[in-house]
Parts: sequence; structure tokens; C-alpha cells
Amino acid sequence: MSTVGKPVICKAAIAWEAGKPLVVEDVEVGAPKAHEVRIKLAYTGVCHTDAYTLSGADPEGAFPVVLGHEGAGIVESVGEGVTNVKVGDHVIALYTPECGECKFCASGKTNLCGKIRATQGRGVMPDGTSRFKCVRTGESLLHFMGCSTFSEYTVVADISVVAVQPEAPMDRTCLLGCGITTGYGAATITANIQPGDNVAVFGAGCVGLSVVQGAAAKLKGKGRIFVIDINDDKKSWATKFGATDFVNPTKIDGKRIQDYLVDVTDGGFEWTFDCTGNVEVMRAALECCHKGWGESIIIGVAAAGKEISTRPFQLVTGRVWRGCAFGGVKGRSQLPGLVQDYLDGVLKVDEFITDRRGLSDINQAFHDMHSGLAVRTVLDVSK
Ligand SMILES: NC(=O)C1=CN([C@@H]2O[C@H](COP(=O)(O)OP(=O)(O)OC[C@H]3O[C@@H](n4cnc5c(N)ncnc54)[C@H](OP(=O)(O)O)[C@@H]3O)[C@@H](O)[C@H]2O)C=CC1
Ligand SMILES: N[C@@H](CCC(=O)N[C@@H](CSC=O)C(=O)NCC(=O)O)C(=O)O
Ligand SMILES: [Zn+2]
Ligand SMILES: [Zn+2]
Repeated sequence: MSTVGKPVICKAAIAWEAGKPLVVEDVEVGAPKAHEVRIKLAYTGVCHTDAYTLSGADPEGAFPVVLGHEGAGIVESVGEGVTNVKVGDHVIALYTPECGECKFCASGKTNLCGKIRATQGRGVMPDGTSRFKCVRTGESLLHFMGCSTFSEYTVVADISVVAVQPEAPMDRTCLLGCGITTGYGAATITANIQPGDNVAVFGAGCVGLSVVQGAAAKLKGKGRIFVIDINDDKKSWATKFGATDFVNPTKIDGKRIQDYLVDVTDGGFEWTFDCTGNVEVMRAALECCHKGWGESIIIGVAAAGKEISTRPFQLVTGRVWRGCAFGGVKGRSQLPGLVQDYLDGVLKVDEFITDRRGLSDINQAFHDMHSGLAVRTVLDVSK
């Protein structure tokens, strides 16, 4: 029986309260309204940002909510006026939409589309309402990052979804919805890495390792890529993606990591990336940039109330501090290109997957992330 135009009852993992395990239970997912798309999700990754919001540290975090923003699936139905995707398309949800018209999109200078950012941040669809309801309690549930992929079905704005090559397996393309694209894009689109440059990547999770992969592609074997992580197990991971050096900052005889790195590189790096979300690490990443031209890119997301600091002298003497979201990648224009790179064997994706589970096991996926065991767990949302 067709579900088009009707609410669908399915399983979703609900975050009822900050800091509490998710509860997998029945939700009702409303039919898509005008310029909305209902997706039957197949797979979702679990990103550190999901854990960050679940922890209660996100100033925009609100509950109860259906988290998840790294998902791939198939379009089940579309609302009036949707022209960019059709029923049956294989798609990736986009937490950074691309309307092509707003001031940000029209500028050509950024991927930060502004069209629906305000409602997305409040956890509702662009018309100010939710498509999720808990069957047990009848309560309305919030959306998350415009995606809510910890569910069998979700509804997103049409500008928050991109159709990709159907031959690409969705248990891999889901990871292009955030972690891999964020790191790879930061290195290949946001930064301007040239062969011969030296690069430092702080934090070797999915995002950091993806920066390494992107940096290696730009360096073409000329220049060094340092990975700095407090977990020695990440050394072999870093090497696998192209790092030339690994440093554990807890094992350098009490030296400050930035001083150590400036010493061993004869002045510091052309490019550094924070992929930890720790503001002290962000400072170190800036301060190990080369005087005169080194640039540090913040990717990590820091908790509410945290602020970055350094001596202004660090910037006076030519270092640049900046950041990016989703790697600077424009989802609708550029994601199919990354999927093609994956299909062509140019972009590693499979290698990031440390575990596969069903949605019913989602709390174990969060546990494995916190214990440093997981780079990415891929969840089959139907199980
Ligand atoms: N700007 C954007 O668009 C995006 C931002 N993010 C953010 O990027 C960050 C990374 O995400 P993700 O890769 O999923 O996270 P992970 O938790 O998988 O990876 C973080 C890594 O950093 C390591 N680490 C923690 N503290 C330090 C430290 N003091 N020095 C060096 N390494 C450290 C961790 O080690 P250990 O294994 O021991 O914990 C882990 O290996 C998060 O803050 C996330 O919220 C994510 C996606 C998009
Ligand atoms: N609500 C958070 C915002 C955290 C944040 O910066 N998110 C990134 C994506 S992180 C993905 O895993 C982002 O897209 N930022 C740009 C944006 O417009 O949100 C907070 O306030 O800390
Ligand atoms: Zn993410
Ligand atoms: Zn826009």
C-alpha cells in the first residue's frame, strides 16, 4: 500500500534528555509539505557532533530530538514544488543546505547557505513545525541539523538533499554526509595546500583522518603531514591515510606541543587543522603555524561557553586563524563529485568503517566513539 501523502509509523532513536541514552521507539513521520522531501533512510553514521549535542554542551541543543546528520537513503515521497529530487532517487541528507539564491549562496564565497539556518537551529522545518511525533506519548519531537537520520524515515527541506549515483552503496555514501566530506573538503577546498607544504592535523578521528587524506592528495608526496593525537592507536590509522609523522602530545617530556612542533619542523607548518573541538588544542594549532604565512583551520566544535585565545602577536606576525563547516563543500553542487571520486577509487571511504550495527544498538555506537575504539560506526536503520 502506498505511503505517499500519509504519515508513516517507523522506528527512530529519540534523545529525550541531555546525557541520557537514546530510546528506540515508534515515531510518526508526517508527509512532506511543499518544498519538503521524505527519505526512507538506509544507513547513518554517528558523528562526534551528535555526541556533543546529546551531552548537553550545544547551546542550540534542545530535547526531545531525533539526532543524526550523516545519512543516506531513497526518496519515498516529495511535497509540492520539489524539482531537484524525485521518488526513488538515492540521496544524501545535507546539514549545510544549498539554495543557490540567498546572499551567502549568491556570493560564491562560502558554502554557508542562510536560507533555513534559523529554523534548522531551532529544530523545526522551514514552516516552523515538526514532522516527528512520538507514538507512545503523542509529543512532537525536534529535528536535528535539518537531517535527523537516526530514524527509518525523515523529512528534510528540498535544499537539504542531493541525489547521488545509485550505484554507490549507501552504507558508504552516508559517511559523505559529514565526517569524510568535512575533513577532505577542509584540506582540498578551504585550504590551499601546495606540494612541499608541511601540514599538521590535531585529532585523528574520521574528520582528522579525512584531512590527512585530502592533504596527501594535494601534497603529491612532497611535504610532511604530522598527526597529533593523545591515543597511540591512532598512529597506524594516520599512516594508512598518508601521514608521515605521528606525535602523542602526552609523550614529549612535558614540552608544549606547539613548541615541540615548531622545533622539529624548523619554524612550523603552512597549514594546521583542529579536529578535536578542544580550545587549548586550537590554540596550539594556531601557534605551531609558520611565522609570516601559516594558516590554522578550526573544524572541531567546542562546547558552550568555551572561547579561543592567543596572543594577538601570533596574528600580527602573519599567522591566520579561520574555520569551516562541512569542509567548505557545497553539498548539492559538489557532493556527487566526491561520490564519483569514491566510485573511481580516488577517495577512501570503506577504510573509515570500524563497525556496523543496527539502529537498536545505537547507544553502543556512542560508547565506542567515546572510548576511542570507533572511527565510524555505520548503522543500518532498519535493524
Ligand atoms: N566544522 C564541521 O563542519 C564539523 C565539525 N566536526 C567536529 O570535528 C571534531 C572531530 O569529529 P570526529 O572526527 O567525528 O571526532 P572523533 O571523536 O572521532 O575524533 C576526535 C579525535 O581527537 C582526539 N583527541 C581528543 N583530544 C585530543 C587532544 N587534546 N589532542 C589531540 N587529539 C585529541 C581523539 O582521541 P580519542 O580517540 O582518544 O578520544 C580522537 O581521535 C568534533 O569536535 C566534531 O564535533 C565534525 C564534523 C563536521
Ligand atoms: N549548534 C552548534 C553548532 C555546531 C557547529 O558548528 N556545527 C557545524 C557542523 S558540525 C557537524 O558535525 C556547522 O555546520 N556549523 C555551521 C552552522 O551554521 O551551524 C553550536 O552552536 O555549537
Ligand atoms: Zn558531523
Ligand atoms: Zn542559500
